[in-house]
Amino acid sequence: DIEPIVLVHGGAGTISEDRIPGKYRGSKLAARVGYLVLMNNGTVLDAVEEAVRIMESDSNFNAGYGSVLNYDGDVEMDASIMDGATLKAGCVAGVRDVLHPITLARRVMDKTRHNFLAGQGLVDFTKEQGIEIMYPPGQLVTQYAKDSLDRWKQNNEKPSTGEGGTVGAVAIDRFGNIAAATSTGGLTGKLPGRVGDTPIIGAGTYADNLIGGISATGDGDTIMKVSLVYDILKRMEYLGDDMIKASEDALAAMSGRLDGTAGIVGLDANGNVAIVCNTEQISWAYQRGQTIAYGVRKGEIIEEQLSEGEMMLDVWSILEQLSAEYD
Ligand SMILES: NC(=O)C[C@H](N)C(=O)O
Repeated sequence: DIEPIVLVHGGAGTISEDRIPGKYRGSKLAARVGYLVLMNNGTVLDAVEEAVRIMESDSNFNAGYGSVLNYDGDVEMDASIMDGATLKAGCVAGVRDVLHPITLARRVMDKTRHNFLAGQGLVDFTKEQGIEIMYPPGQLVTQYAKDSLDRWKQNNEKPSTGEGGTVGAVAIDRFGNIAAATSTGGLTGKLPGRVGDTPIIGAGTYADNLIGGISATGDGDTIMKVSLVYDILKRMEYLGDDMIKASEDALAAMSGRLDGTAGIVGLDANGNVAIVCNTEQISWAYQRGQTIAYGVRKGEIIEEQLSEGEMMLDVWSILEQLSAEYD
């Protein structure tokens, strides 16, 4: 039997000290909610979807509410989800005014015969599925994101990825089923219509029960040129490397040839954890059994042990807090 685990990330880049407590809190909560779903007969797909939804609701992350803004000051989001048992995938790009793009991606996977929807067809599909398109538009825009766009414009529009803040999750159950999911607002100041690595299978997200599952974050325009997460998984398959070595090598190869850095979180087919970045930092958390581990700073691993009762109660009380904050 494999030990189930839910592993999440909240973006890679340079995360300022004042943003770190929010990253800890949100990523821990996401891992714990995902784990709770898995322990209550949810599938690995349910676990990664719910974990990502938590971070999409949380303005500390660049996904859903609190997404970064494109050049015109609008939120445009990308997301994808993949099932490692069947290799089924769901992907969406350029999503506007939808709180949970990851759920839309899941619906594309479950309810259509395709992998990827975009444009007017995606808007029609969203309505058909009864998923709310918020009206009036612009409700996902936060003051923090507006200030970041202003700062970026004053700073001569350098293509800095800042703190990233993209979110993702990977889960494995005791049978070795793996799923991965990623959701993002992309990059501050991106051109309207720009699509990054996040919704592209093999670039930002991949899951295959036979090898492992990975979610990436970082400079998407670079990540997609090297199909980063697929490169990592194929290094493992063809070279027999473990996921940490494969990730370090793939990131070094990418950044050696191209401008841009990235980070990944992943689980191999045995549930071994990989958290690797060549950015300054990466926000991550996981729950395995009663252990919750998390970090942001380089090399940082904070571990907490949860009692069984605490494990449940605490999650629900934090969830209540979060929804109160959002209302
Ligand atoms: N913050 C991020 O990770 C951005 C995302 N990878 C993108 O390029 O769209």
